[in-house]
Amino acid sequence: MTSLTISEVNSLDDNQFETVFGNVIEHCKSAPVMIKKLRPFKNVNELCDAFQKYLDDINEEEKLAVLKSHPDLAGRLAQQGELTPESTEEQRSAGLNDLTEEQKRIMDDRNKRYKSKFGFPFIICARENKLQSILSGLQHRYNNNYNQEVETGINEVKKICKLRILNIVTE
Ligand SMILES: NC(=O)N[C@H]1NC(=O)NC1=O
Repeated sequence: MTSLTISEVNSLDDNQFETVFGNVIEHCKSAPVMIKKLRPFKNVNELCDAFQKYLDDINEEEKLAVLKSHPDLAGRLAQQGELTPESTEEQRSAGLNDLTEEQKRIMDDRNKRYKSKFGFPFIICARENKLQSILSGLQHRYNNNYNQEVETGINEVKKICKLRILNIVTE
């Protein structure tokens, strides 16, 4: 991905903006459609804040759709090489492409258990974690209630989003 300055971001045409920022929230094309209208941004932090505010302002149903659009960590899509490029890189950075069969089985069991309780996948910012913290997150967040996990999941999506934006836009 080429690096853009904030003034280049401000002068992208609408289609380019939607394409460039079309996966800073995984599979969420409607975010850049809204956010392009808020230009110009003074700096990358303002741009990040706009995406975070988008995530705060969407309704519960839309939040669930965002959560459900995320792939499992070290799950089926990862095994089949069908992750988005962003997610591939994030999962790789946490070492998830290099698990033993036993580690895969534990991850898989905990992901399934989590998803069957909450109805959406366990989401954590992989670039800020490693296997052990992901597995322990899967363990202890399972005990949270539904509303806590919707909130925690969206907060993790915000962290993922910010790091994805910082990969695109120079500070
Ligand atoms: N399930 C989940 O957390 N997925 C993600 N996390 C992350 O950092 N990238 C993802 O795709």
